Amino acid sequence: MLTLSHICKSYIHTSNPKSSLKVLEDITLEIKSGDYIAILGTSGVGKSTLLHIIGLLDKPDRGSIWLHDQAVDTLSNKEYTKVRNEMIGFVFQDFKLITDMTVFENVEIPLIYANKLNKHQRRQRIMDVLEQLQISDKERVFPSELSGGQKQRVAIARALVNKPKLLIADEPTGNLDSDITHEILELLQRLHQEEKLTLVIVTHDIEVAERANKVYRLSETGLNLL
Ligand SMILES: Nc1ncnc2c1ncn2[C@@H]1O[C@H](COP(=O)(O)OP(=O)(O)OP(=O)(O)O)[C@@H](O)[C@H]1O
Repeated sequence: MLTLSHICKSYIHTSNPKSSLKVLEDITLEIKSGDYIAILGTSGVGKSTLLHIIGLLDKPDRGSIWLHDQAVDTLSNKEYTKVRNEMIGFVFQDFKLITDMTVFENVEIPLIYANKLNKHQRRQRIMDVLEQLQISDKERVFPSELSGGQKQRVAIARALVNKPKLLIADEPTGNLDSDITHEILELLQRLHQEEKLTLVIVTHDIEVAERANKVYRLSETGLNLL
């Protein structure tokens, strides 16, 4: 589905633009359709950087990314954004919900960007996904009135509303207590099994790693399959 080949990424220090911080070096990863991948690693090793590159949110300095058999750097900026919007859903540790929008409006955002469905069709799709995630009763509620687990369900609903093939999650259970973590992981597992959703999750959580079918550790020596 998506292959990263010999990826390198450095950041320029704003305080000293002449020096750079090498974060990823020669990373190769093949994500196959139907995979459930967990990526472990110590804090600051570059997991989020890697996830941003996998999710086409950021570009590597060197190396190539292949989507099926096409190198993504041959895509125009417009095509690149289209592929990302249609193919990939994102979930973050801090949910990233828009506070002055209701649950319904938050979930509607990717559909408005995709610009494929009319208002009536959008409503249908949003209610379907809210029902699937068992939060349809919160349709008109603002994020501040939701529990952490409910916020993450809304974030997952927003990530899924465009029916992506790949769901990328950066510490999705990092802000949740253990019961809610379990509930969210059950939900992701169900989506993986029933909807054939491909999952790539960065985590410190051993329960996530136990559920994945491939576990990688990112360290200074590279990305290694455990
Ligand atoms: N935009 C940026 N500009 C400069 N340095 C950055 C930037 N983003 C990340 N870094 C640095 O790159 C390194 C890797 O960061 P990254 O967030 O990818 O690590 P991580 O493994 O996800 O960490 P954590 O587990 O703590 O979230 C860190 O040293 C971080 O300070």
